[in-house]
Amino acid sequence: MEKLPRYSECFICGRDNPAGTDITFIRTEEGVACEYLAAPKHNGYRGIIHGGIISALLDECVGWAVSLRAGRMCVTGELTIRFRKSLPVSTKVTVKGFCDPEQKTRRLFRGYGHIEDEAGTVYAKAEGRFFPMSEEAQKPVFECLKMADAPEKAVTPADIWGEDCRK
Ligand SMILES: CCCCCCCCCCCC(=O)SCCNC(=O)CCNC(=O)[C@H](O)C(C)(C)COP(=O)(O)OP(=O)(O)OC[C@H]1O[C@@H](n2cnc3c(N)ncnc32)[C@H](O)[C@@H]1OP(=O)(O)O
Repeated sequence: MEKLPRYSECFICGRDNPAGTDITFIRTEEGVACEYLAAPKHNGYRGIIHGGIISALLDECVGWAVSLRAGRMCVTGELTIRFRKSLPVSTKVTVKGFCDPEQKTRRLFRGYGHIEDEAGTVYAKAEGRFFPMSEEAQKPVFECLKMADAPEKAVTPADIWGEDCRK
């Protein structure tokens, strides 16, 4: 399974954001996934991870899944989260994101995801609508993206989507 690129300042995937979650996403057969060890610095109430952190993890994981399908980086237009169970600090969880295979238009992509622990307990579910950036608008993203295992190495659209990626 291939590691996806990272953006150093990003709250979720940035290796240089000390307040963030320091996540590496991987491309899976079904979509995108990452592991997250629930950290005390992400508390809302004591001992429980803040809902905003849970939302941000799902936003980026599902955002990556739809971006891989769309052939462009996408922005989130709408995101609905269902918080099913409080996520205690120190719990190791997996975040999974998917793109809806039934896409009716290339203008808007629907995606969904969830957060689960090793026992299969689901803490939160997400669904959302995502909009592909224009080629021009995504250029600054690629000025900041770096390979996960080589932080000095720049990333091109072809590294993510292949040579046949959408123009
Ligand atoms: C960095 C490294 C890692 C990269 C990792 C990659 C994953 C990144 C994950 C993080 C993503 C983020 O958080 S991004 C940050 C948060 N999001 C944003 O900043 C986006 C801000 N919003 C916008 O830019 C805009 O509102 C857009 C692009 C969403 C839509 O604007 P627009 O293009 O002008 O759309 P518009 O013409 O008004 O509408 C077109 C059609 O879409 C519908 N529509 C419009 N907006 C919405 C909406 N929010 N939700 C549902 N539907 C909508 C309209 O009803 C219409 O339907 P009809 O009438 O045609 O039927």
